[in-house]
Amino acid sequence: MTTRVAIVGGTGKLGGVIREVVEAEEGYEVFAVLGSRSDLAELDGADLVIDASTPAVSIDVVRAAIERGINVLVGTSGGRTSASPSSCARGRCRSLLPSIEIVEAHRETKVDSPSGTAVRTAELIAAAREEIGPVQSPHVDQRARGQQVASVPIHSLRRPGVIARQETVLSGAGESLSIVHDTIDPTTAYAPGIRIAIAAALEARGVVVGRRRHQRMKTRIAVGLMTVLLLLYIVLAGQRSVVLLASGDGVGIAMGVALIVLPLIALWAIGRELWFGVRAQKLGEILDAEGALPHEEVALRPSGRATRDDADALFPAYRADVEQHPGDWRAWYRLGVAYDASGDRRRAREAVRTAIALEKSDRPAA
Ligand SMILES: NC(=O)C1=CN([C@@H]2O[C@H](COP(=O)(O)OP(=O)(O)OC[C@H]3O[C@@H](n4cnc5c(N)ncnc54)[C@H](O)[C@@H]3O)[C@@H](O)[C@H]2O)C=CC1
Ligand SMILES: O=C(O)C1=N[C@H](C(=O)O)C[C@H](O)C1
Repeated sequence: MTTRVAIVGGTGKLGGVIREVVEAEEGYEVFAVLGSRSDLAELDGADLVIDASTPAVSIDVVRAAIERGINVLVGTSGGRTSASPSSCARGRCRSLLPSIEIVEAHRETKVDSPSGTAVRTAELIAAAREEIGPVQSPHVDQRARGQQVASVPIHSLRRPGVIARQETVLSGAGESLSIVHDTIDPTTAYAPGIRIAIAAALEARGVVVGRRRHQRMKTRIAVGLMTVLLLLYIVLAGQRSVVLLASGDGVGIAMGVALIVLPLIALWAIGRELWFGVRAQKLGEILDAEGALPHEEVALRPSGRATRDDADALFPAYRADVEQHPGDWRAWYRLGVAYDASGDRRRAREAVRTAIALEKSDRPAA
């Protein structure tokens, strides 16, 4: 089946690159190209919408696609849904180099500042530094010191002749580290990412920023509903148990106690699971932002789990890491991910529980 792609902003620079990629990609066809004079009704009949327009228009494009039940991939920067690659998200250098600033340069006609890439980089830096606090940027009253995003100052230059350039400067006492990304040829630079994104966008459910998923809402609603129902049950069972406890009969009293104790145990177990889920997710996000999650390519079974051979091949390195650094929550978390990949949920949970406990004990007392 051919995927019919509608490109909003398809007459622009990025849109032109996207058109070339879609036309060349097997299984895809350019179904519609929308520009500033087009009507969003032209999206009707598309299987995938790609937005490469302007920040002012982007949100309407997303709404129009959602209303039609069409998945939408947003390349436009400057809105809350922008997703761009980052040049620096590693947490490893964070404590040694406490001052971090971003300098980005784009063409003079770019309408959004700071660039979406710079904003995303700042957010990822802040996420990676969560445990040690914001970067050193004490200037809150000097506009020339840049716009602070998640405490990271961003300086935007708009210059003729520049395509896209970002420098992330990390500085410490007597040293500095610069990470520079330059776009030299947009077509060759962006095409591989566009290919990955259009394939992922067709499969995506919910909102996905970059390659990370943000689909927790449904789970939260289900857990919230369960907790409300359980609380209701506890109130009703509590009333019943008061009657039984007051009956003076031995069996009645035992039933009254059970009626109130058992749901309380269930509530405690749900709370414990919820806490586990929240912390496991948080630690996973920290490692992801640091680029420190296991990244080996493994063959997957239809269930989405790694094949036994590939999963077994992963273990020695992660187990050895834990043996060498038994107090390092990151090593334990990675071992948990390796267990999970092999389908050993019990050991995966044990390892992640250890990681959560170690991370908690690492945190400075409030
Ligand atoms: N995520 C990434 O890695 C990248 C993102 N971008 C972003 O993509 C966006 C587009 O950039 P360029 O192609 O360089 O800009 P451009 O100015 O060349 O193209 C903008 C396009 O939007 C269209 N447009 C404007 N108003 C419209 C409306 N009301 N309805 C439909 N279409 C409308 C224009 O006709 C034009 O085709 C920018 O936000 C830019 O920052 C660009 C390159 C890479
Ligand atoms: O040309 C642009 O506009 C670009 N914008 C992106 C952003 O805002 O992050 C980055 C891209 O490399 C070029």
